[in-house]
Parts: sequence; structure tokens; C-alpha cells
Amino acid sequence: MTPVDLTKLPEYLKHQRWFAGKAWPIKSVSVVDHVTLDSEGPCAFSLAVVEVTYELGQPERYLLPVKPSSEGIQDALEEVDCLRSVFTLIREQRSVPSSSGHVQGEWISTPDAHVALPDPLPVRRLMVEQSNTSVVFGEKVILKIIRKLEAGVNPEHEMGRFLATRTSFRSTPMLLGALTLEGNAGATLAIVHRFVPNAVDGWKYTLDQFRRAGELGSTFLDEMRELGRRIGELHHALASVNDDPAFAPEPLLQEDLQRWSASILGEMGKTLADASRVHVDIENQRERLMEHARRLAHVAPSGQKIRIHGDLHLGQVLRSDSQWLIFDFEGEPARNFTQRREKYSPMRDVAGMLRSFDYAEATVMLEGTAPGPRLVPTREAFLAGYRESTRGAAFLPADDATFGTMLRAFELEKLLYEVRYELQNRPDWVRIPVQALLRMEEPT
Ligand SMILES: Nc1ncnc2c1ncn2[C@@H]1O[C@H](COP(=O)(O)OP(=O)(O)O)[C@@H](O)[C@H]1O
Ligand SMILES: O=P(O)(O)O[C@H]1O[C@H](CO)[C@@H](O[C@H]2O[C@H](CO)[C@@H](O)[C@H](O)[C@H]2O)[C@H](O)[C@H]1O
Repeated sequence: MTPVDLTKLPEYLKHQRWFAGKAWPIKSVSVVDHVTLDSEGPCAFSLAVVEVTYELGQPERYLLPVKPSSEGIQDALEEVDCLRSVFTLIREQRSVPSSSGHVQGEWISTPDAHVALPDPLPVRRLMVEQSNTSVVFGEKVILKIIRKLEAGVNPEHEMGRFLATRTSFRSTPMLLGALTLEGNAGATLAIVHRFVPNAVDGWKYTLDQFRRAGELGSTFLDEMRELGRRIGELHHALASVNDDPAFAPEPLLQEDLQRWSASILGEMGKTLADASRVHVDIENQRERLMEHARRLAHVAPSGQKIRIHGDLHLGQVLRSDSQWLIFDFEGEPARNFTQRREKYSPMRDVAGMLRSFDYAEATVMLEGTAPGPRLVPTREAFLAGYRESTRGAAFLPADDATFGTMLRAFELEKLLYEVRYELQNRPDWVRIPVQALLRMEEPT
């Protein structure tokens, strides 16, 4: 028996914030696995994995926590008891059979993962714009229930578990547990982290600083230097284990550089053509930009490929208690899990953060803030901190010239990604990466 009225699902899905396929006609929806939870308790509900097939394009899978209701389908996550039930399953590491496998709760039991929770446990839905559903329990832990499921190993779950159990890196809200569906429709369904109270994200924090008149204060630049150091420490931690093939650093080969260079050149073809419809001048830059990507293929290979954050920007760091914490290890949403888990040069993360400083500068300028010396000092402070904490690291290129060439190529790669991201999501913001592409210097 299926837990939901399948005939009502297409209409239900189209009204959900997290449903990505609103623009495409649905051909069919089927339940591929489901489990009933709390069947005897106050909140009997189902966790159903549904597959949506479209008239055109690839099918997608979603997690539907649902309750039977006289009106058809009700989101079980609207009920506090159901949210507590999901959390308890994880905390007590329970295993519950599903129609074609089982769901498994996982709770990390190292001493530094210990968290004391009040009883009864207060529950608060996080009121932020997000594509999943996050809930805070007792102001101590945050549970993210994943809505759109991808095939393969979830990088946020994998990276969080690795950092928590195999490294001493603690500049991140620690992963405490997860809920996984094992079986044919296997996927990570939910993730629990330590909740960071009173945190401000790095994007808001930086905008506030950039909006102030005059020069940036030395305190802020020290904080940016500290952020650079934290990213360097993250890379050290990610490169610190050799006995786990998913994380062991690998030598960076000429063929890696050639592959990455070719991929940037390939992305450039279509992206610049799309961008030139809104900004005609961009086509004149094509040759100069291509040269930055070509140079990547020809540097002498040094350093390593390691697991990286993969989507590092100011919105992925939190400032709390005068500390920087790095979070959201799920990687770039436009790539599949296999691509996101690939080892890469850590320079890609560095480039991502530098791009974010440019976005912050462009944002305050568009708001009418007077020009000022903000961008260059922020970049320099961040890079100085990063270089300080990674001096002599085996994962970085051996000399400064190669460091510079690789950094420019990865900034270009991120810029192209941003043009595509903005064209699709925030067309008014396309000008930010486009202006940066126009400003990119002649390769030296
Ligand atoms: N551990 C945490 N402590 C405090 N706030 C957090 C924590 N994790 C996430 N948040 C807040 O929740 C928001 C959404 O979290 P995120 O994991 O990015 O969800 P999504 O993947 O759905 O975008 C973040 O922007 C941040 O403000
Ligand atoms: O936060 P996500 O993992 O969903 O990342 C995506 O969205 C980001 C925007 O929220 C986008 O970041 C771009 O805009 C930021 C400002 O809003 C800026 O700080 C980043 O540098 C810029 O890349 C990110 O690229 C995208 O993957």
C-alpha cells in the first residue's frame, strides 16, 4: 500500500518551495520506498521517497514526510511531534525496515560530540529561505531534512563525518548524526549538526563592514586574515588522512591540469555566448580569458589533489563568539555528487572566497556606497592568512608564479559558473561576474 494518494502528488509538489521541477510538465510520480514511523504514537507518518518523471529530461527523487489528511496530503514536518520522532530515530541510532530496505539513524559518540539536551525538547523551525527544511532542537542542534535526493554518497554527510571523526579540525559546526535510507533507493535523508547560536554569516558581516564610510578597520582586516588561516587549516585537515581512499591526497598531474583547463575552455564557449546577449562587450574578451585557462594546462605540476569544500563563499562561513566557522560542505548545487566528491586543487576554494569579496564590493557599490579601498586590502589580508597557515604544505604549488596562474584560472572558472548561476537564478546580478570578467587583466 502506498502512503500517499499518488493522483494528488503532482499538484501537491508544484506548491512546495523545495520542488525544483515547477516549470516542467510531470509525466508520472511513483513511490520507490517508504517507511512508516511512530505507527502506534501520536504522530503516525510516512517518510516516502518519490520519483518524479517529467515529459522531458531526467527523473528526480524527493523525500516526502507525509501524514494522511482529509484534504489529501499533509507535510508531516509541520508537526512538532513528527519532527521529534525523526530526531529520536537519529539520536537513538534506530533501524526501521522500509518497503525495500531500511532507514538507519547514526549518532556520533566521540566525547566532543556530546551534547546535553533539555527535556521536553523545544523545537523551532528555521525561518530562512532554503531548499531543504531545517529545525533547531533545544537551541543546541540543527536538523536538516533533505528534500531533493541525489544518487550516491552525500558529500555534506561524508565530509562532516570525516572532519568529526578523523580530524581535530573544529572550526565547523560539528556533525552529530544523520539518517540514511539503505537499499535500492539509498540516500542520506537528514543531517544533524551542532547549532551555533547568535551566528552572523560572513556575507552579512562583510557587507556591514563594506557599507561603513572610509577605510576598513584593522580589526576587520585581521579577521579576514584569520579567515584565510582557518581555510588553510581546513585544507590541512582534509589532506591529513592517507588510509581512506575517499580523502587520501593524490599527486597533481599534468593531465589533471590539462583536463581542468579543457573544462574551463569548454564552459567558456557557451557561457560567454549566453552572457554576450546581455553584455555585448564580453565577446571582445574571449581571447584574453582563454589565455588564462590555457596557461593552467602548461604550468609544471606540483602540489596535490585533495577533497575541498567545493563551494566556498562568504555565505558558507559563520561568525560567532569572535570565531570563524566553516559550514555547508555539500558542494556546488549544479554538480552531481560524484563530481562534487572529486579531489581537486585546494586553490579552487581560495578562488571561491576571493570571488565572494568581489561580490560584496559590487553589492555595496550598487547600493550607492562611496568607492573606497576595500577589495584589495580584504583580498590581501585573506591571502596572507591562507599563505601563513599553509607555508610548505604539500597540497599547494611549489612556487608563487604557479600559485598565481592557478588562482587566476580557478577565479575564471568560478566566474563562468557564477554567470550561469546568475542567468538562471538572479538575472539582475549577472553584471557582477560579467564586470569582473571584463576587468580581468591580460595574462602576464
Ligand atoms: N550549525 C548551524 N548553526 C547555526 N545556523 C546554521 C547552522 N547550519 C545552518 N545554519 C543556518 O541555516 C541556513 C541554511 O542552512 P544550509 O545548511 O545552508 O541549508 P540549505 O542546504 O537548505 O541551504 C544557513 O544559511 C545558516 O544561516
Ligand atoms: O549557497 P549555495 O551553496 O546555494 O551557493 C549558490 O548560491 C550562492 C548565492 O547565494 C552563489 O554565490 C554567489 O553569490 C554570493 C552572494 O550572494 C557570493 O558571495 C558568491 O561569491 C557567489 O559565487 C553560489 O555561487 C551558488 O553555488
